[in-house]
Amino acid sequence: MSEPFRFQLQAKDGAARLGAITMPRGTIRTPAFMPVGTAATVKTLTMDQVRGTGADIILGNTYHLMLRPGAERVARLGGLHEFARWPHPILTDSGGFQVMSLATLRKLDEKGVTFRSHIDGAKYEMSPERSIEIQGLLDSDIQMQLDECVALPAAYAEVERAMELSLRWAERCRIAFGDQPGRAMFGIVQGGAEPALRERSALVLKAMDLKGYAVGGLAVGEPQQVMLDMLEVTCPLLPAEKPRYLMGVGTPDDILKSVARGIDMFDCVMPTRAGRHGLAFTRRGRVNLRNARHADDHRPLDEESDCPAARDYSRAYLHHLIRAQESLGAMLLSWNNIAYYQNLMQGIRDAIGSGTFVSHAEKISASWAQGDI
Ligand SMILES: Nc1nc2c(CCNCC3CCCCC3)c3[nH]c(NCCc4ccccc4)nc3cc2c(=O)[nH]1
Repeated sequence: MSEPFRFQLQAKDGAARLGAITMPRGTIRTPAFMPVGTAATVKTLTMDQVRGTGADIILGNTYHLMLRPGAERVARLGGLHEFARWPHPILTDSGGFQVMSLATLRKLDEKGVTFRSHIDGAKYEMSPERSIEIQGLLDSDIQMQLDECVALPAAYAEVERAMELSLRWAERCRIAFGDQPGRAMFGIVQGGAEPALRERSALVLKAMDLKGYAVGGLAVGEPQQVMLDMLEVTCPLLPAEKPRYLMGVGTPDDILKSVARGIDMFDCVMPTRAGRHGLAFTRRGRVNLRNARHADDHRPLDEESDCPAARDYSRAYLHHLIRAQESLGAMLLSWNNIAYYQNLMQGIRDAIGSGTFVSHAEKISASWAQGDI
């Protein structure tokens, strides 16, 4: 087999990049949006629906799966791809970010994070080594280092401490991961909104010669412009021939502006979470289907969409389902939203390939601002 993990840069348009990551389980076209699977499911959708929207890769959820059903059990059942019936690439986060946002009684020190499960209060310890072990048990194709992400705004000293700890953990994860052909481990650049700390984090991680690099520590409460400024500092310092993954981002507008600054991969709970709450993303902006103004609107969300959820159901019906709290409503809107995000990415990839990304981004943004949708 040719190199088991290969990132090919196919075109550039300014700092925007068109590429493809080839792995044994399939090829990931970049820029890519990775739907978030929580407990081995992209909530309310079947994997056939997810695949049908054009997704090449999904996120697995280390934190949730290690608590329930347990990483060793998933391994005994053949790994996450077999368990969830998703035979294509899966990326797993290390779990640290979720521990800090979901677990109770959590403690973080040089060794790692210790916490109590938000499900049954059981005590867990997650070291960098254990996080890599868990991701391996899940049979994850792209594994993330354990890191510490600091909410912003934060004091320089606090951001520096977390960034240096994350670098030490990156080295421990690199050693624990070892050499696993066909799999990859990505480092995560930290450094908050401090250019000097971003620079140090990026350069030390670059020297580790990892397969790919995430930009972490963003989309944690800072204004969009601060996030974009940190991308302009960080991306040029990362190896051009390796993929760049902006963690937890974001809205369609965040994605356009981050692709323009050199990001290749995204993940966000937004499309599925918003869908479950009745919010639909469309080419003409967002539609809140909880709103009574849709009660008699027989139009579909987007008659030109290739997604049945967008094309075949009236807004009146979707409004009814959401108001009646029918699970079909959550499913149809999650489906619409994931399809919208995948169509957004396909349009971005086509535009970079034809050197028209800037005008494409302007056209897309302008259509969101259209009048009554
Ligand atoms: N290691 C690590 N993960 C981060 C994540 C989690 C990415 N998604 C994981 C995924 C795994 C499967 C389950 C779901 C999560 C972030 N998410 C955000 N913002 C989200 C901002 C946001 C956006 C919309 C709604 C809520 C929150 N910033 C992030 C920074 C980091 C980071 O530095 N290190």
